[in-house]
Amino acid sequence: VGHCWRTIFRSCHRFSSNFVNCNLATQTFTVFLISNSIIHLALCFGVLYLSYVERARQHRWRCSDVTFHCSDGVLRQQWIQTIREQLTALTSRPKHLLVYINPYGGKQQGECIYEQKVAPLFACASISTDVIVTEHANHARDHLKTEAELKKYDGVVCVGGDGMFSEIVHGLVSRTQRDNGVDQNSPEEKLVPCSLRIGIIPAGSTDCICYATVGINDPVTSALHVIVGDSQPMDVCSVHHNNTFLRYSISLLGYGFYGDVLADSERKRWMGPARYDFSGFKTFLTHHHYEGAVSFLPATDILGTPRDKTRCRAGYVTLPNLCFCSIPEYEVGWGVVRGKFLAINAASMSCACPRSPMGLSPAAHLADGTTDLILVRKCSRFNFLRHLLRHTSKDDQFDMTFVEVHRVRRFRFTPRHCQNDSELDLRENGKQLFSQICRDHPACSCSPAYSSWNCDGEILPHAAIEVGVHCQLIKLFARGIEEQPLFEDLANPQCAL
Ligand SMILES: Nc1ncnc2c1ncn2[C@@H]1O[C@H](COP(=O)(O)OP(=O)(O)OP(=O)(O)O)[C@@H](O)[C@H]1O
Ligand SMILES: CCCCCCCCCCCCC/C=C/[C@@H](O)[C@H](CO)NC(=O)CCCCC
Ligand SMILES: [Ca+2]
Repeated sequence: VGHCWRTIFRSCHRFSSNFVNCNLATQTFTVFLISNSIIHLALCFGVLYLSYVERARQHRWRCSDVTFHCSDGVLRQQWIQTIREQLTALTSRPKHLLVYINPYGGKQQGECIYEQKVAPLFACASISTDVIVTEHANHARDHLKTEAELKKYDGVVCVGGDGMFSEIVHGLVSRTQRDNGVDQNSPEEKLVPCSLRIGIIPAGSTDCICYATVGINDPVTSALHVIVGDSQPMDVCSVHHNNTFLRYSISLLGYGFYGDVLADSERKRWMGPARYDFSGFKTFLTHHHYEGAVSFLPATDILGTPRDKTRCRAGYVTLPNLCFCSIPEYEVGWGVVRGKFLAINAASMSCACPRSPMGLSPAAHLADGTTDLILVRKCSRFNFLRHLLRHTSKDDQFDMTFVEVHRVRRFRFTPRHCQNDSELDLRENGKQLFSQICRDHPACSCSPAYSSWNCDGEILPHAAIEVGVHCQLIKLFARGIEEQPLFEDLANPQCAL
């Protein structure tokens, strides 16, 4: 038992090894240890075939096979029976999944990725699926909200990017609230957590939710996390304007820089994932700032700050009842910051992705009921570039005089030219007016009055918003980023799943 499952698999290719000679209790215990990594078991002409999960480099998981031979029929039956019993006891594993594929996400490879890499693994693990290839935007959201027979399933899987995941979250959260009589339009309402877990097979442009919960955007790895039945709770922010629900956010709410990048990049979807690099560079050159007031309720009763050197890793747990999930009746303790901002970002999780491997807020937690509010005040282009480049390195992006960061439970933003009901008209007129002025004075450095909010890659229609964090509202088929073992250590006992 002092070996890990991988070593046992390797050393037990014949049942006559020392391991098989030890008593049945020890065998059972060892099979218990290794069973979580087994995804398939087959017996053919006395030969036992096992498929199991193996760790590889950079948080990747892979499926491997091993064959056992045993001439002793009684011993063979004991093995098979024990493994089957252990697999049956793993009740967290899904048996029936609802799968949505976005054929147009990222490089438009969603269907191909699912058919070639994921479906064979689900079949191998005896998971049955109902697959829907979406026909239009919000198809998955609306199907989940109104039609899907959710009782039939143990989870929902989406094949796509952050936008597709966001559709699934909106569908599931809205359905759960409706089924429980909760009004989403009230910012004070405590939302009911969703019972179905969500799996993400990455096939998008940023894949930040997948990257920050698994450590890599790799379809096979994500499929294996679904198969072994992992569970990772996650916070969800609700966004309201004038007591009207707008959207949920799981990763980034960004006004100013990230809002402008998104608004520009949406017109260039034909460029695929490269649209973000193009629009990012263009937006950096325009260097617009936006005036307004940010008020926020700091999270005072927590361990940790956004400037910590520690990272959110697998196994980090916050009890949901320690989080204040609904708005307090009185607003003692709110802070306010007024000024001109290049960017206002709220990162409810690290937002790590291939473009920014540490993320916008490297120390943010997935499920602690808080969001990291990052305020980047107006500064020179050179300083802003220094700040942005730190998103791509290990240097502290908050260690700059024009950047401040607060870990908060709620916040509000009010643009300087306060909005009213005709805000949208004003914004449109304002944009036209400013673009006219800027065309007339190409050298002028004026900024438009409003930016847009980038809400997980979707543009919000209002600039004035109110945001609250709902602790652990959803669960993913993931386990958080695991500490990276050295490759040569992968066969050690702590590497057992
Ligand atoms: N069949 C479809 N046709 C057109 N749009 C769709 C379809 N299905 C889903 N969508 C929409 O496509 C948008 C983008 O999808 P997705 O998130 O999968 O890819 P992405 O934007 O390239 O990646 P990322 O969000 O990671 O940057 C989503 O907002 C989703 O609502
Ligand atoms: C001038 C050089 C600047 C270099 C700076 C690079 C910094 C990259 C940080 C990327 C952070 C992504 C946060 C995730 C946001 C997602 O919810 C969203 C939907 O997928 N993606 C974007 O909005 C896409 C946002 C892409 C922005 C580039
Ligand atoms: Ca969080």
